[in-house]
Amino acid sequence: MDLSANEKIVLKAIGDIEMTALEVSKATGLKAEAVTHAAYLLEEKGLASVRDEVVSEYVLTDEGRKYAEEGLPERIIFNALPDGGASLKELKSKFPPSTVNIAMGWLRQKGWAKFEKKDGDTVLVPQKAEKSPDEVALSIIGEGKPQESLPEKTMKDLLKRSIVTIKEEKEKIILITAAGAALKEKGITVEEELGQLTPEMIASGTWQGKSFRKFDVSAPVLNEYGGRKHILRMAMDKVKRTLIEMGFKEMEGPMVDAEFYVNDLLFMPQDHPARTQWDQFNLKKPKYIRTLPKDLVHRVRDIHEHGGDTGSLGWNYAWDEQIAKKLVLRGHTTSVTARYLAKYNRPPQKFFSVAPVFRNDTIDITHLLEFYQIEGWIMDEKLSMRDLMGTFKEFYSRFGITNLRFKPTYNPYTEPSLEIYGKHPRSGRMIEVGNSGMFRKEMLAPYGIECDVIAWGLALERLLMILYGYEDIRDLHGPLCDINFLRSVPVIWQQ
Ligand SMILES: N[C@@H](Cc1ccccc1)C(=O)O
Repeated sequence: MDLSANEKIVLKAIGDIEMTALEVSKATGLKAEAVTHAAYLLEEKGLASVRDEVVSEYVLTDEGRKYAEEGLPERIIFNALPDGGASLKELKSKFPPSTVNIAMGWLRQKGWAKFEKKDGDTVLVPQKAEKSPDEVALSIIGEGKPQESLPEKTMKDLLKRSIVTIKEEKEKIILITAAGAALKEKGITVEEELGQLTPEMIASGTWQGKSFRKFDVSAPVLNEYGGRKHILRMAMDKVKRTLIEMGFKEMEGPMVDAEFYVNDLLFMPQDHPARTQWDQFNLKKPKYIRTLPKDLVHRVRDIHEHGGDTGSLGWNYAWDEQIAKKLVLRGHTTSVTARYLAKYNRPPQKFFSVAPVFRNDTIDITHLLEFYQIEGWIMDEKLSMRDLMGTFKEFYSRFGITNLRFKPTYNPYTEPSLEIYGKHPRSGRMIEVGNSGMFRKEMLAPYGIECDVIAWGLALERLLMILYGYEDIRDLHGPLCDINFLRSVPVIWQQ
């Protein structure tokens, strides 16, 4: 029978007494995986049998490890008792209350101390305290000695005290068969097998006459995972490339920004519900931005208070610059748009960003406190809602999404406004993927912009959800992402 060197080594090591793969590994010096692999090959040939068994053993908890080193609390307190005893008060001044409290019950139960009442306090008088069974058990487990002799009652107490837990592990149990034993009886010689053929061996010819280890290329091996891009990052790259292909330029802006850019420039009144702590995250330190551009501040105040010279009535209240200076985690990247409009205020312009935004939302399958927004805007002499819808159609079609729906909505800074919906492939539900509109004249006037600007904010995670059928945003973003999913997600887009 043709056996590999490892099979021979394992066969020589096993016998009538069951051995675990780990024990065989220790006895032979082979790695545990190599032992298991060889044992299965022997099993196929009828020379050995392999079965799984759950083996349980006691292990120390963190607390147990501490006690194994320093002694049980009752031992620590006992050792500290002078012959004449010590009062609880004294003990509590020397030891952490938890140590004293735990020790009390056990000192009494083990009979290591007598409790006497004296002057309204309890005095602990030491008695005899030989090494108790739980202390013996603790050192046996701590030193990794065989556990067969551990008494059941003691272990129950230690489990109850959370000093030990039971660890269960699957083990491979390997046993020789009659055929295996017969073969072993005849004698097995393990010749040296070479694992590698080197250039030197070929050059010198020393490979001749040597035997080489056979490789089973279909044998299961451990998976090795290298670093790779997160699915969100891959999707972000693809979105950026798509928008660049569509003629947009990328904008960049701060994640922490003044409310002026996040809200005021967007014609959001200062008492708007979205501007409360229930929706946005305020910064504690620093609380305010140092300066705002004076001319813009002046014009925004005018617009908010009475509409400036736009013909609008404005919001009709006293605008407060201090509120506008408050720093927040941006709730949308329209703050970046607000910054860019100041500089790029003559048509034509096309800009985008794909960046994180933060909202004090309630977390559920479609909401997180943080997500990536695909922001964009187009400025031109004459634009309409058709241009807006056409842009979405074009953008999403590049991802194979063609079943978009639009719904009128309201934003303080756009009129008309549109919500965009896409169909979730699994649930069939239409889920909102973004919000958009044409910027109002009240928003554009402070910049001196007189032409049209269409703009939008889309959610990157929602795009992925309808693209691939993910049902929970937490599968894609954040600490609940399954590491195995992240490792195995196909590379979606080549660079
Ligand atoms: N800021 C909006 C999206 C939007 C951007 C620009 C115009 C209109 C809407 C949001 O976060 O939902």
